[in-house]
Amino acid sequence: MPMKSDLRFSLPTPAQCGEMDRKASETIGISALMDRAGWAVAQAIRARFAPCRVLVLCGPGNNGGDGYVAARYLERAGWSVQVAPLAPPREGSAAFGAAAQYRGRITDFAPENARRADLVIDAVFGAGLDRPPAPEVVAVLSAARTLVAIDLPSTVNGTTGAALVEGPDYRMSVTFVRPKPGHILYPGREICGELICADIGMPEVCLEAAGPTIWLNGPGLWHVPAMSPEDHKYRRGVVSICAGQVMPGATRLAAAGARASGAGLVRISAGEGAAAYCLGAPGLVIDDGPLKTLLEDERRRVWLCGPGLTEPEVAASLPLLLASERIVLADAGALGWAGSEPEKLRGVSVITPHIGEFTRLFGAPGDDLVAAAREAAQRIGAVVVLKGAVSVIVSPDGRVALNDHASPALATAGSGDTLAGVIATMLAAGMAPWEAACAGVWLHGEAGMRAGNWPIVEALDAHLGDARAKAIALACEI
Ligand SMILES: NC(=O)C1=CN([C@@H]2O[C@H](COP(=O)(O)OP(=O)(O)OC[C@H]3O[C@@H](n4cnc5c(N)ncnc54)[C@H](O)[C@@H]3O)[C@@H](O)[C@H]2O)[C@H](O)CC1
Ligand SMILES: [K+]
Repeated sequence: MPMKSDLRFSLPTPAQCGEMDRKASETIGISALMDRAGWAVAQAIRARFAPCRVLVLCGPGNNGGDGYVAARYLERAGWSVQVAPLAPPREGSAAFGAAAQYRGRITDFAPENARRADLVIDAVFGAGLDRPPAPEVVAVLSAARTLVAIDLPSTVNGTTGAALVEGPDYRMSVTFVRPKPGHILYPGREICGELICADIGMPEVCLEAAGPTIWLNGPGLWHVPAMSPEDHKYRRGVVSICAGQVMPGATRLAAAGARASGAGLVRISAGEGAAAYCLGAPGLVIDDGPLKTLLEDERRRVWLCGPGLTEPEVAASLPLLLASERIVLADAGALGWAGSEPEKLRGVSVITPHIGEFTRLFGAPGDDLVAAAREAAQRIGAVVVLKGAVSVIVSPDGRVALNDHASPALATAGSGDTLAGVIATMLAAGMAPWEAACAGVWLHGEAGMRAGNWPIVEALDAHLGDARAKAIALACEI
């Protein structure tokens, strides 16, 4: 499990935020937090907009309470402010207190008022959103010229990032303590606009009590081994790759990715197809012997099976690897071989499907990628890396990392083969499967960001070493 120090990477769900708030009400008190939250919203707005006519749309819960506070601070700063309540806060609640402290202008919750304002603040629903907002609410939000959300847009599910209804895009969202998964996952990420996360002094024990299980991927959440004077190739780790005869390119890309990210030795198990690989990179070792014999070498613990393999080639290799209890990363052809029977993959350590491969294996994931990937990981007892613009990396024990450290530059053929090679190197370096997968995805993303405009997939390799060095340096700083 990530440790207490990893709370800085946590992405608490709205339900966990409820738990956090309950814990906070026993210590610091919700009113104090609400005051800081509303103040942070007012500050973020003052830093980005010139004084203008603001309308604050306030719902009945604490999100609305934050809105009343923001209205009060903006008015105090000399801005022209009106509040439009959707419904009054419950008597005695912190939001009720915040509403009472706001003594400025009140107007109707109506589209024409939103249209007249220069800036509309959405404090209708936040973490408490539990069903699609009514069409009247969406009509008022949609009438705004410029929208800022407090915590979350009132149309976005904070757990999944799904849009509960079709609604407007926001210029900015100001959240508190930590971002929520819905701020990171699409389409929520896009709807939110610029994301600001304000520190409102939430005691760490409250965040800990919330028990987050979703993390933002980054160095510090995991540690990649650094170079050491005692290194030798077996200590750095051996990556073995099952190669096919039909599509050698995929295998070669995976091998290059594994080498460029720091594997001590990469060997290609090519059988009768060895000739196709022998004239490739000179640093590669090509084996033409039978897999069964190669598996007698105990130093060859980590195997990559799938890139460039046909289904018969997978059938001839994967069951043998599993029977010999190797650490196996299954990708591409290996996922196709399993078809719609993912149990055939039981025993592998990591699978790396894109959404199409995931759907063939487990069925369509629907709106909740995290829940679908969690179920899949539990079903086969392996780490699932669901690849996408935001990749979801799930351990069978329920830990989830969301990776937004990536670039559209990675959306090119062969990029997945490179990624598989990088993750295999992390496994060969001795990292546990979830950590290895998280690290591999981050390094691959970093290489994509460094590779400039429209890189070909081979260009990623030149940046993987620097990406690894950066991950090591960042993890030390944290
Ligand atoms: N976590 C923090 O650091 C702090 C967060 N704060 C803010 O508190 C809100 C969450 O407040 P909560 O009262 O739990 O929920 P909401 O205000 O989002 O709404 C609850 C209210 O609305 C009803 N409801 C939900 N969905 C709908 C709908 N579609 N239609 C009608 N009614 C709906 C629901 O039943 C409740 O009655 C968080 O977002 C932050 O902004 C605090 O300020 C303290 C610190
Ligand atoms: K909101």
